[in-house]
Amino acid sequence: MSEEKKTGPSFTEQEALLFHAQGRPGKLEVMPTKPMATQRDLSLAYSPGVAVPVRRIAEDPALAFEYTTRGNMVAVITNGTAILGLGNLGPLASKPVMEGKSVLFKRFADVDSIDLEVDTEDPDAFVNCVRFLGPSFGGINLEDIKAPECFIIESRLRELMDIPVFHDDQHGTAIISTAGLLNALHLTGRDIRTTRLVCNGAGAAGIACIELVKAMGMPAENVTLCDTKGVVYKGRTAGVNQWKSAHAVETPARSLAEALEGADVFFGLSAKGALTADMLRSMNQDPIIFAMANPDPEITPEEARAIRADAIVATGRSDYPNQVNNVLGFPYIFRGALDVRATTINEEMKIAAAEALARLAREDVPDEVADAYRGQRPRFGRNYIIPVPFDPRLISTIPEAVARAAMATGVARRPIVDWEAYRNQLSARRDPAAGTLQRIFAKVREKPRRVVFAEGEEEQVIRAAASFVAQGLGSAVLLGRDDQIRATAAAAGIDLSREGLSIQNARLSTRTRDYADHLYARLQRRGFLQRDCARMINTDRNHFGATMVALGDADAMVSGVTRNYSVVLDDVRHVLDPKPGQRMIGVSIALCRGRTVLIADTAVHDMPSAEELAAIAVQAARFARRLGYTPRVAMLAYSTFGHPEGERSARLREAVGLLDRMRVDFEYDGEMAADVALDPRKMALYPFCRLTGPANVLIMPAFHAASIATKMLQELGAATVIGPLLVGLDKPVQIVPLGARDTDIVNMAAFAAFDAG
Ligand SMILES: NC(=O)C1=CN([C@@H]2O[C@H](COP(=O)(O)OP(=O)(O)OC[C@H]3O[C@@H](n4cnc5c(N)ncnc54)[C@H](OP(=O)(O)O)[C@@H]3O)[C@@H](O)[C@H]2O)C=CC1
Ligand SMILES: CC(=O)C(=O)O
Ligand SMILES: [Mg+2]
Repeated sequence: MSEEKKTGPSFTEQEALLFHAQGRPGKLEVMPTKPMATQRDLSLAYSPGVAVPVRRIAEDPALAFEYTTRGNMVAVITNGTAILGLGNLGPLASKPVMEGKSVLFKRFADVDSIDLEVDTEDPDAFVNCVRFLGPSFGGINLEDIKAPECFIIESRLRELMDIPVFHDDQHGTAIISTAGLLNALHLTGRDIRTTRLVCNGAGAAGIACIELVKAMGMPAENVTLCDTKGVVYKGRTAGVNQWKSAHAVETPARSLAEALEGADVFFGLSAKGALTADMLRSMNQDPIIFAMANPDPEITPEEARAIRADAIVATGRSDYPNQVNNVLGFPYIFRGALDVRATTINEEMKIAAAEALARLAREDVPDEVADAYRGQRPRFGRNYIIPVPFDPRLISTIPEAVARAAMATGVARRPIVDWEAYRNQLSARRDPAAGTLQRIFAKVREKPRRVVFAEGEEEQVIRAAASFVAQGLGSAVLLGRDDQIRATAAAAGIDLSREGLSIQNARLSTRTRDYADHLYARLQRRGFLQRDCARMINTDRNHFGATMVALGDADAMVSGVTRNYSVVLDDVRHVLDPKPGQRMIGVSIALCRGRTVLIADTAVHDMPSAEELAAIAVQAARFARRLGYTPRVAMLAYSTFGHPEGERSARLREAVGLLDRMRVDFEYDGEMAADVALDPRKMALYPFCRLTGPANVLIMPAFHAASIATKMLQELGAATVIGPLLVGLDKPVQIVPLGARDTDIVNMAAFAAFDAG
């Protein structure tokens, strides 16, 4: 992150709509956590069994945290009067943002959350609606409610409710911007007591931000607040209210431009484009510019840099360095508050979060964290004043700081005793799915590759290729007829003009002759004539694309949308071999309920022998390492360590013996049943088992078992399954499932590019 770099927006409007519409409309669903399969389940979950916890909770309300979702459930509540910086567009239009906030709660901090859009602008009616919802939730996150109503609403609800009520746009934003500011002051050698700040935007976010900055030590007279009418000066009567007046200062400045002359810091919590070039020019040296309006900042970093190379610039967006956005706060602040069952989120907890966040940015970035930064290792400095939302350290540091502050200030109803256990619990809450893909994407962006999308005439393939390029993952070659691809793209509204996106028609290629020769050299002793090979290259895009990769005209290929997996695999194997000394296998990555397991072989070996099973284990463990996991390999069977006896299990046992002799450098054991491999309690029944924890690489006894198991996981277990990924091929090709959607194709293309090294 040494230089100013903008990579987005990496999507089109149509993609944003499709993202929300595809599959189940919207971004979240509710999943039961208890079985509901039998008459007994039903009688426990519902009448009559449910009466037992009902009576207990009636006697002791604290037990609601033990027997219901309350302790981990936060409501994101709005009336849609200040949706991002888009203004008052009403509660219904705000729903995508609120669903998004709920998903972020879950994704980043494993807090369950539901969005509630309340159809009233009347603060009394709003308060009355929300105040009675206390029993349902462990916390209330108010969102995108405009000032000044938000101040009234929040303070009334805080008085009325005994759970944390937190207006994210006020305090979340204040915490993050203060954290960023502390670091920016440090970098520019400033003292908060002598720094002069101008805040444009005197609404929810603006007022809360300057309140926290003042609480951290900036003198009130050093802070000038502006709104649409200019400076909030002492004596102004137009467009003010008690919250603005509380920050009015004696100053001759009347406009934002006048206020900014010689100022050190600009906080933008207003609207797109509010900071002009002339205003920026007039600021003090090393100006600190936090242009935080969403989705478009008060000034873009490119514009700001062009005018003031000495500026430290932050925005609310994820596609520039220094993202000052409340997403860095609310998931973790609520996590900490919920974990100690805090009655409120007080000033001390906010300051603790801000300081912890500021500290984190100053620390060295360890290896496993560098991936969250697109493979770069940022150093505390002008383009890295605050961690990014994907930084995995956030979950283990911010909630702890908040929980400790809650305990120190006496608002924790359930203090934490074992901090180490708590930290481990926090780390385990991270969603591994995003971690895995994020890591792959980061590595691919480091070294963008040229990927062939073989079925280039298919709409979802064109969309995937465009998205692959737009996300900075590399360049894409669509195979197919130019006019056909352009017509499909035009009808679907996909922009093909982006640099790095090209079309290649096999029939018109100057390379067909070379490709056919290459294929013939490989296949002439396998019953193919030169003309067979020429036809395959001319008419079959899998052969053409794979040969492009084989001869170095591209780095990787993705195919499979229109053909069966095995057909594509056969095509590819005409052209490519396994890496020398390696075995080609299929590995599926299953992400389910916070766990990631690799399953092999899910594509190639039908009924592997003991030797083949051992080789599959070696290959799968190697792949697990490449993905950043420490492999713990279980050789799966229907039996566990010899019971019950059977020929199918014997092969697995034999494979373990072979691995022993090979002296491999990873953990493995078996044969064992899947539940023993995955459940530590069951594994503990076999104290001699050599795995140090639940297995994360599962070697299946046969292809049919692997295929059935992964598909059942996907359909019944609601697991996300990526793959089968082809591993061990000399040049990278990935095959997507028949009919795959654009996102799956992009993921597989990224894996192919990743495999290109
Ligand atoms: N990066 C982040 O994490 C966050 C960013 N924000 C951004 O902050 C902005 C404000 O949000 P919020 O406080 O919730 O909204 P509010 O509706 O509560 O307040 C908006 C404030 O902005 C002022 N304003 C609007 N346009 C201008 C302008 N061109 N020049 C000066 N002042 C202007 C309004 O002035 P007046 O009072 O005169 O009407 C009002 O004081 C939004 O763009 C939002 O996206 C908000 C929260 C988090
Ligand atoms: C980020 C956010 O909450 C906002 O812009 O409103
Ligand atoms: Mg908001």
